[in-house]
Amino acid sequence: MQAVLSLKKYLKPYMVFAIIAPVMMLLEVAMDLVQPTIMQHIIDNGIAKGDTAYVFQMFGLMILCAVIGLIGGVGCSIYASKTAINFSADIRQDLYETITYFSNSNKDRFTLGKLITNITSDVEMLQRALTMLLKMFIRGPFTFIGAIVIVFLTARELFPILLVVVPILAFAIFFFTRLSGKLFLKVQEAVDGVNIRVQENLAGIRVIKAYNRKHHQIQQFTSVNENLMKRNIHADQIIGILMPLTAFVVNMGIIAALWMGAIKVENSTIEVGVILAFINYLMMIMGGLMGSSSVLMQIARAIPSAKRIVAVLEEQSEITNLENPVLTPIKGEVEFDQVSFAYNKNNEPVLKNITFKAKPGETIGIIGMTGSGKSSIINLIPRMFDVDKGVIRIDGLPIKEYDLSMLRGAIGFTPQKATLFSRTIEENVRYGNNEATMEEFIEALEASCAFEFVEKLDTKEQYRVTQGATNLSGGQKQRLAMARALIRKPAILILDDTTSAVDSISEKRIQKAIEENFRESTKFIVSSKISSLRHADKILVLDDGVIVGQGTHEELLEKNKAYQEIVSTQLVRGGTLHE
Ligand SMILES: Nc1ncnc2c1ncn2[C@@H]1O[C@H](COP(=O)(O)OP(=O)(O)OP(=O)(O)O)[C@@H](O)[C@H]1O
Repeated sequence: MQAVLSLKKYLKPYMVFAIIAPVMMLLEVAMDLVQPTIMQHIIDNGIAKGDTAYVFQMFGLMILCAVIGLIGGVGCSIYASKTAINFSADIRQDLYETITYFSNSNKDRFTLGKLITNITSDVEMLQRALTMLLKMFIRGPFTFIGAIVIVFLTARELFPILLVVVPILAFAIFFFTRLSGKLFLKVQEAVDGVNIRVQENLAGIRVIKAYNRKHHQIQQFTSVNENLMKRNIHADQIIGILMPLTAFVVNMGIIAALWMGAIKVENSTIEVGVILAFINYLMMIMGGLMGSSSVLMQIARAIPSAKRIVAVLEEQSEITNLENPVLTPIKGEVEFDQVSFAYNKNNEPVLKNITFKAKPGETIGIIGMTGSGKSSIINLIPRMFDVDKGVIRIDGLPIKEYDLSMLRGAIGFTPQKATLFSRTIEENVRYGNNEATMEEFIEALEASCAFEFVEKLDTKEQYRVTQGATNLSGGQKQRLAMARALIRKPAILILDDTTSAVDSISEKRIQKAIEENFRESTKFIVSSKISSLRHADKILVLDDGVIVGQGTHEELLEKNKAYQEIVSTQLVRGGTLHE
């Protein structure tokens, strides 16, 4: 419940709507309640006494009540929807913004599938609960209480029937509501399972096809889908039992009313209209109880969603700015001083005592076995993660002291997996620098050897990249991702194995273009190929998270065993390096 209450601030801007909706509903309920009594008067004072004028007069009154009730009902629906739609849109927006600021560890903790469920179906669930609440929290209890009071005042002879019927109805509805609340919680968990499976399968569709695992994936989906179906059926069955049960109890009440009523009409202690009005009120009591129970049920279903939403909204990004961050422009001197880092703080660090220095304009190559920690080192520079021990300095200042946007703005980062968005090529490249001129845009394409293939596309730079960039080759993706980093003209350029899918001739041209155009940038180049790094000013040789050698290609070749071993594996016949 705490979770639900902490979301009330999202309701504040729409408080006026949220008040108007139930007030309008009150109007509808009042009109509904008064109508059986009018009907009773039409029967007993009009029809029974042959007073046609009275009948028409009351009939007019009844129509007026119905129209006012209709206005109340429609008004309530409009304002309840307005409140709930705006409320949920604001939560969705905040969730999206919160997730955007998440650090990588925050994202890893929540998982992508759950975050998507959060932003879609959890918010939807809250929206439905709020709409229902605004419509029904007045309607249910007021109809229920109002009908009981009116029966007490106008048909006291039949009131004992209510004393029997109402507790039975209330108990049955309360019992089934509680039960179905629990069952719907299980339905929600099953929806999670389906969402996660769909998301994972669609993202990995190519691997699934390549490994011919379609059948296996379909089986897995069938299993989560069947689980959802069974839980849905189970929850619906409970509602299915409730309806006939309450109808049975109400029908018993009606029979009792007709029976007792008939005797009393014979004794002239009651009139026919009173019996008919009583039957109407009995139906209203059942409707009121059912309405209240469906609000409770919807709230019970929304509480787990609210909890999950609040957990995301309250998650603090682990990587934040200091109170007065440094805004001095970055020149590009990077120093790692005894840096250690672990992704999982209970496990062994993946980087241990990393120490090196890069001067502005230098090229630093990083080489090592798979999993030795190369990407981890460069991920620490734009603060994708924060170090556990030691310090990273840029231009002599710890990176934590810099304004985060400014720090990242000074870095051109191309991660190992080239990620492009479903936009045009130009928009994708300009993502690195929206202010770049057309000349700078072309320069970046040329430096990354992307220009030649973009020129050949029918719509050139306006070519639309599909979701997941499936309409580009691996090498083309890498070139565009590099162009996006280069267009920034960054003080620090980081290329994480970005030429693995690029042919060796293009790779050499890229290296040359970067050397010529980015003389002042400090360049970090991660690669498993010596040929990509041999001209670097300094090469760091990593082994299991430790720097086991650093120096130029020649220095390392002369005295570093680990480097010599890597070189020997990449020599082709004749003693030259494999390009
Ligand atoms: N997000 C993460 N969460 C937990 N562990 C991680 C994460 N990323 C990497 N690791 C682990 O950290 C270690 C170093 O990984 P890293 O990606 O830095 O290696 P690498 O040298 O770049 O490897 P490769 O050449 O295969 O890209 C590995 O053992 C890896 O399993």
